[in-house]
Amino acid sequence: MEYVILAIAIVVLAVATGVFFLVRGARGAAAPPRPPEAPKAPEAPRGGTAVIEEEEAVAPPTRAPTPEAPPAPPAPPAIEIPPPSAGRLIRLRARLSRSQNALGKTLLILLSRDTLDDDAWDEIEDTLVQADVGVAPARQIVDDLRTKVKVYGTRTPDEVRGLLKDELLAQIGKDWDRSLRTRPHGAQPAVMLVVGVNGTGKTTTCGKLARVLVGDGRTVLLGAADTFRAAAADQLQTWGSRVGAEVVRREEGADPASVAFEAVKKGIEDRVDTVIVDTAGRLHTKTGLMDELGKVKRVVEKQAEVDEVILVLDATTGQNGLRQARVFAEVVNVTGIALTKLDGTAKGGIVIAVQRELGVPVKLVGLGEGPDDLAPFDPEGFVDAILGG
Ligand SMILES: Nc1nc2c(ncn2[C@@H]2O[C@H](COP(=O)(O)OP(=O)(O)OP(=O)(O)O)[C@@H](O)[C@H]2O)c(=O)[nH]1
Repeated sequence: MEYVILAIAIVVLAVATGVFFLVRGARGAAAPPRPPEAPKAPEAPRGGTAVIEEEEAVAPPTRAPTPEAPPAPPAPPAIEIPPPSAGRLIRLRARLSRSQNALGKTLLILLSRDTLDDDAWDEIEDTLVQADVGVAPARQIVDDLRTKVKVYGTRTPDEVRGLLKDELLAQIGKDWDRSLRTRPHGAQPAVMLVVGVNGTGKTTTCGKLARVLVGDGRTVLLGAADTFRAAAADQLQTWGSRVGAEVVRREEGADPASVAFEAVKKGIEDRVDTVIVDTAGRLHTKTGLMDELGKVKRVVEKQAEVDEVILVLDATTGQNGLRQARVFAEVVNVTGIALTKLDGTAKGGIVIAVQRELGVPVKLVGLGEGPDDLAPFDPEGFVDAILGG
């Protein structure tokens, strides 16, 4: 009996011991020893998003703070490829028609009258003079038309249009060489000086001209020799950077001749096709202008021939513009005229007057403020736009 009691006691003790260890083991698996306390996460910056804060809280203690990525460099401006110059006047014809239509219509109506008496011819002459054709050319046109009308006798609308077209073309001149010399010769670039009074659209024309040439496949360098106005150089820089043409410029007030010299020198070194030099056009005194432009030209000619001197004239300024043109022509040997703002005037007759005045052809016409609103001048397209045909 004693053995039985002892055996039961041993079994009870064994069971109790087993239960004790079992319970302890289960507790240990549920709660492992605590790891050493992690250092406090750095405070999130003010305004940081919740996502950033959460990420920082779970970050391993040894992780170094991520350095801020440097800002990406600004993307270089895309280089534009302007359209070629061929056919531009035709494309911009609507602008010309809009501004010059009144002239063409009035002349056609007057010439189509049943009877063309002296009063009618006077009216035709007045219309031409008002369109800035100039007094002498207007008289010449009327005299020629009078003779032809007498010879023809009858006048159908087509005949009238044909007569007027022939006469205007004869006055504008179909045989002038209106091409621009922009091709390099030998190891030298073609050099163009752009001259004219400030405000006529000179700097804009340099920029547009660079686009015309780039559109025609040439490489161009611009010289900002209008150092009188810092904004002119900035303007030129903007035009140049759009088509990938480098600009040589100096500080405001620098010697224009030295800027022109540097521009041509760089043009030779870089082997560009054409260097376009924008010049200052202050007309305070003729001597001052002569000194400045004369010096620019002389200095450029130490390195390269000047192929073109383009005079920029604002078509809306009429007789005043012609007076300015005369002064420039006396100072430099102008080889071509760029007539700007023809889109803003009904006085297209200035083409005839200015060519007659200077004995130099209009080579370019400005027909708007858009970057590609400069066109090589084409007499036939111009007259067709005037007459609406
Ligand atoms: N409507 C029209 N505006 C033009 C034309 N050509 C130039 N302009 C405008 O005429 C204004 C004067 O042009 P600029 O090129 O700054 O004149 P600028 O002669 O160079 O004057 P400076 O820079 O002071 O020498 C600008 O607002 C041009 O956009 C054109 O053919 N048609």
